[in-house]
Amino acid sequence: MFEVVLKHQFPGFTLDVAFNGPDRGITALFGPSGCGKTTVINAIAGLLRPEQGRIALDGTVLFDSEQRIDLPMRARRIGYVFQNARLFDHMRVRDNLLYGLRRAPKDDRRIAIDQVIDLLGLESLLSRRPARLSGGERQRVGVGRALLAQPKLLLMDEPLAALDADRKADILPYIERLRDETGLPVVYVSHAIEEVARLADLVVLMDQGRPVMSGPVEDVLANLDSFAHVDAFEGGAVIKVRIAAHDDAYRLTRLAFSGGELLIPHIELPVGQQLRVRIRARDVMLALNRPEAISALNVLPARISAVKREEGAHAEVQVMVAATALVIRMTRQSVDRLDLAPGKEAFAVIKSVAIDRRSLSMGR
Ligand SMILES: Nc1ncnc2c1ncn2[C@@H]1O[C@H](COP(=O)(O)OP(=O)(O)OP(=O)(O)O)[C@@H](O)[C@H]1O
Repeated sequence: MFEVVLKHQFPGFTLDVAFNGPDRGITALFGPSGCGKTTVINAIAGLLRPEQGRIALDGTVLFDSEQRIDLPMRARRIGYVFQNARLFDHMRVRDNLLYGLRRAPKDDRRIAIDQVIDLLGLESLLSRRPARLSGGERQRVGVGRALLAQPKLLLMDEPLAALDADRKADILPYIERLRDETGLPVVYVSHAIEEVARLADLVVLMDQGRPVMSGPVEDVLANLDSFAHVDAFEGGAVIKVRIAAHDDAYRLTRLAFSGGELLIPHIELPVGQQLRVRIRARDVMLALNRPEAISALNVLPARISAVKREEGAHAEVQVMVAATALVIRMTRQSVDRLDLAPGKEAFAVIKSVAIDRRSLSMGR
């Protein structure tokens, strides 16, 4: 487990955060630009000395302002992956990786170089120089080098921000594998909700230097109050599902979740596979009566659990489909016209084609 309590002031900006993270899995520090995410991980890494606070990892105190403990960066055993991988351009990929390994203590090497090469798909890149790598490949090498230094915690600061959409899509599955296979705790900084929805186990949502909400990713993203702090157009629920069946005639896949089933266009994965699915709030409709002649394949009985009107045109409605929360973005006019309020029964309608490969991620 790790523990972070920080207070720090820059001119015009006050940081005041406290959160804990688990032994394994990804904790996302999520929030708009300038909310203080990078300052938090710089303090964890030892790049910034906070005015007050305490940082502990795995029972070791890295920083404690009262006890005057401030371990130097190297002694903290923390890996840091920056937005742009800072590789040594004169060294081939293999030597960049070995540089990471040489920094690791000899008596504590849990991740072997072959494992890292396999995990990040680096085999074909080993003899290349960084100048001949794509942005996504550079990032994978940077992650590999950080892992080989055998960190007890990995910090990733917007590692995909410099990549275009296709390169992002290429690299996300590697980060999912890292999360599921290394058992390493990761603090992942991002302002992009799609990355957080795919990768995070826990989310600390920050705004103006303070955490405004934290908890499991499903809870935070389905909480209507989170919409005020993120790109509401991309906001929505994340639900955990299992592949129940494939329909070969219509090339569809049936996903089971606690509370129902979801039909989506066919995905090439075996029955039983666990996935998480992001269902954007703008892709869901609400009907008060069960719609019969409608093209959408997913009509889920739901009960309204919360309604939040915004000041402008929009409103968000949270519904429960059995135990699973979904979020629906609609106009404020529709909320009034349908007289939507907590407790009311309704049907959530989701087009199958609104869910594509980018809405799905592997694992927990
Ligand atoms: N060394 C510094 N001196 C003065 N102000 C700073 C310093 N570092 C950061 N700040 C200020 O602190 C605030 C938080 O910055 P920080 O980089 O932590 O935010 P962020 O959430 O990571 O943003 P982004 O996503 O844009 O990187 C900003 O207002 C920034 O201008």
